[in-house]
Amino acid sequence: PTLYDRLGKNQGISDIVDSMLYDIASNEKLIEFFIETDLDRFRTKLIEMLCEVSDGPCEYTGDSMKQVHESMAIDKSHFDALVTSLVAAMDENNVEVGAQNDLLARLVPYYPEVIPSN
Ligand code: HEM
Repeated sequence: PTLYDRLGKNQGISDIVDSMLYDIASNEKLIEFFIETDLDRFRTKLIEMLCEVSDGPCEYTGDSMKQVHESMAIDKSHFDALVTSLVAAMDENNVEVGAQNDLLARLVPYYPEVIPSN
């Protein structure tokens, strides 16, 4: 099975993203970044990206990670907070730990694009 299958396909990934959105809304460290965000768009684009990155049948149609995040002054603590939120969302949706770790490993390469390097 692909990682996409192990995450529960489109339904599983949508559920993970919805759990994350709930968590972000009540997370003091993260909410400030999303105050002006179109959450419908964010939800759709993040589902697409997680589907593509896990070898699912999707193509990401959003903006480049660098473009989207570079003006936000995101630091390591914000990145870690989002990862914590993602792990909690995967736990909540009964994703096995192996699949959780595989997804996290595939997101690591985005780190330099999301954190401004100066
Ligand atoms: C691996 C790490 C990350 C990935 C894969 C990721 C992915 C994405 C994606 C796919 C979008 C939608 C882009 C679009 O609308 O075209 C987005 C937007 C956004 N991301 Fe991230 N992100 C990451 C890290 C972070 C972090 C650490 C923060 C802040 C704590 C953050 C804050 C945001 C915000 C606020 C938006 C919405 C921007 C807007 O309002 O237009 N992201 N991200």
